Amino acid sequence: MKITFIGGGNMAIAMIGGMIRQGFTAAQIHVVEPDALKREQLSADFGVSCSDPETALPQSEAILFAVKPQQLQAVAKSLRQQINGALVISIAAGIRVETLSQWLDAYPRIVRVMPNTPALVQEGMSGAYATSEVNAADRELTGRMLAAIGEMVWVEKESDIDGITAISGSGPAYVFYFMEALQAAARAQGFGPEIARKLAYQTFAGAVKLALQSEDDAATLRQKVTSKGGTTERAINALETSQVRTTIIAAASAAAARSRELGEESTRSLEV
Ligand SMILES: NC(=O)C1=CN([C@@H]2O[C@H](COP(=O)(O)OP(=O)(O)OC[C@H]3O[C@@H](n4cnc5c(N)ncnc54)[C@H](O)[C@@H]3O)[C@@H](O)[C@H]2O)C=CC1
Ligand SMILES: O=C(O)[C@@H]1CCC=N1
Repeated sequence: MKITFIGGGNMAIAMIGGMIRQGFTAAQIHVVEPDALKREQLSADFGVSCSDPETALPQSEAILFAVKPQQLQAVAKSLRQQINGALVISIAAGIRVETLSQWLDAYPRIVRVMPNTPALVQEGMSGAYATSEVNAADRELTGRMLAAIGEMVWVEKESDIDGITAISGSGPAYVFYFMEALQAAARAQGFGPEIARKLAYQTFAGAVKLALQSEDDAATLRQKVTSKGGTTERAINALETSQVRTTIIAAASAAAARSRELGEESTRSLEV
């Protein structure tokens, strides 16, 4: 079995790294990437074969598009003669199956996936959508690949992928943002960078591990930290006063809206 990645950037690296750690062999993965330095790095890190976009694609069971949404139309059109019956998987934010299908001359076997970068350490969260034209074997291949890099869910409605993009696709960035803020808070308390990092990172790791292993939901776990009249209560009150919870919900909503907008922008090219 061979999977060819079109684009060897951040998300492809995370997926390939996770797949290799989970038992996919380097011989099963090929990457098409125009940047020679990235090609060298991918071969050195994971042993996978790489080629530039001018070279013909190897025969593959699956072709996974991992280029920017704005690049996908040109890249897909340039490769449409070389799909050769492979399952096409796209991870491009916003781009709808129907749009990509048209760029590939009405190609039917397409799965739209939204992964995230913790795939690199096999802790990814992916959502996948397939039309009824995608058969059980293609779903099985997609599921096997995504299960190798973390958890995955299938969604029935393609529009749910915009929501998944807003929560788990972009979500690691929200978490890193909070980690940056907690480190900055530690620095503000007078700790040096190393201790500030350790305090923030281990607090996240510990809280997440506890939440995953606990019967309690997150709100209950939070209440267990929060003593009446104590320190946490003061901090949570400050977060609520600043509407941090509402802001996080609004931020995710903005991300989902951007995903839908990327979809709309790409369909305009079909109208001309
Ligand atoms: N970074 C993330 O956390 C996530 C990204 N995505 C999606 O993954 C896709 C890639 O995103 P990133 O990896 O972050 O971007 P990136 O910019 O790191 O990677 C894109 C790669 O495509 C390459 N490329 C450009 N033209 C090409 C061509 N003609 N043929 C082959 N490769 C070409 C670029 O050199 C670059 O290495 C996007 O569509 C994005 O929406 C989806 C989920 C999460
Ligand atoms: O920011 C983006 O558009 C991509 C999609 C989800 C994460 N990164």
